[in-house]
Amino acid sequence: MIEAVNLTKRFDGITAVDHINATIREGSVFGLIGTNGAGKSTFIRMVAGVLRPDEGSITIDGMNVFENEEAKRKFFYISDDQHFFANATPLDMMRYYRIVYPNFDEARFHSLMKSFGLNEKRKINTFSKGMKKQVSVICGVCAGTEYLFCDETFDGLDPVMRQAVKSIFASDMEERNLTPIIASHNLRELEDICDHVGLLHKGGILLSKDLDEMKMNIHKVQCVLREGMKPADLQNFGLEILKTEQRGKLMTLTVRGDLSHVEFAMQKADPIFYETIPLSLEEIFISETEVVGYDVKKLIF
Ligand SMILES: Nc1ncnc2c1ncn2[C@@H]1O[C@H](COP(=O)(O)OP(=O)(O)OP(=O)(O)O)[C@@H](O)[C@H]1O
Repeated sequence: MIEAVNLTKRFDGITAVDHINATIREGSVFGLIGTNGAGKSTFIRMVAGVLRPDEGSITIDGMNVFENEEAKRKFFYISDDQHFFANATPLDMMRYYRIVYPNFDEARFHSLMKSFGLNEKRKINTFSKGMKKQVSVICGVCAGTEYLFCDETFDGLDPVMRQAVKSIFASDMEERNLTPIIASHNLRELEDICDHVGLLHKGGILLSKDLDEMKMNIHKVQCVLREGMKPADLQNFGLEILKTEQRGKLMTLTVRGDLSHVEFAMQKADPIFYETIPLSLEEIFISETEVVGYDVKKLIF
């Protein structure tokens, strides 16, 4: 488990990360989203022990990370601006990581390099941006660590590669309980892979929730109400309405509550027509953050 308590980092008067409290459980995918400059990289760099927090603490499985080799062997960090040794080939990097990470899976490294069509003997500085990302991801998953920190890792990967990387993560999660932590400014990118999402804004966590919990507790209802009935009347049947949109007679309501509760209330209201539709992660975030007074569209899209 990774635990941040009051984690804070300042740079020359800028509070990049502001008293963050977060818990990241093993075996799930934690997505960290937020606009440019929200503090995602600074947070991950503290989790990875690259930066020392100014206040608060960050622990991995109970161990402080900064200058702690034992804690650092528990994760692989793919930074936004990836570092490779000068003139190194993927094979050189693999030989280095094999020493650092005792569980490094060399056979898998060769096999993945081949299936990604990458030449392991070519200098990495001659690779494209996306190819460099692929090398980092391959080294990251082969390192055999419990945690994998990815800072904008999907950026620069083409759609086929993104899918390939997502499925590798999924199989590693199933087979060896890998915990990926993925920072991105793109909510859509994380939708199909994350179990838990933390929304970072101006250095603080605005919202941190399990996706399943979010999805089960919020729904969209499209309906045509009977003559004379208004959406507000539905509240008398126990419906908690977060948002109402109307096009002609068709209403689209965003409502809170579990599905059976919503269905029960709608049946009691007896509209001419209704159907419940699941919300996308984007729509859920818009609704959840509007409730706490933010216009999330300005924050992440
Ligand atoms: N080394 C540094 N020195 C000074 N300021 C810094 C440093 N690193 C980050 N910052 C500042 O901290 C804030 C958060 O930056 P950070 O890189 O963590 O954001 P981010 O959410 O990862 O953004 P992006 O999506 O653009 O990568 C920004 O205001 C940035 O200018």
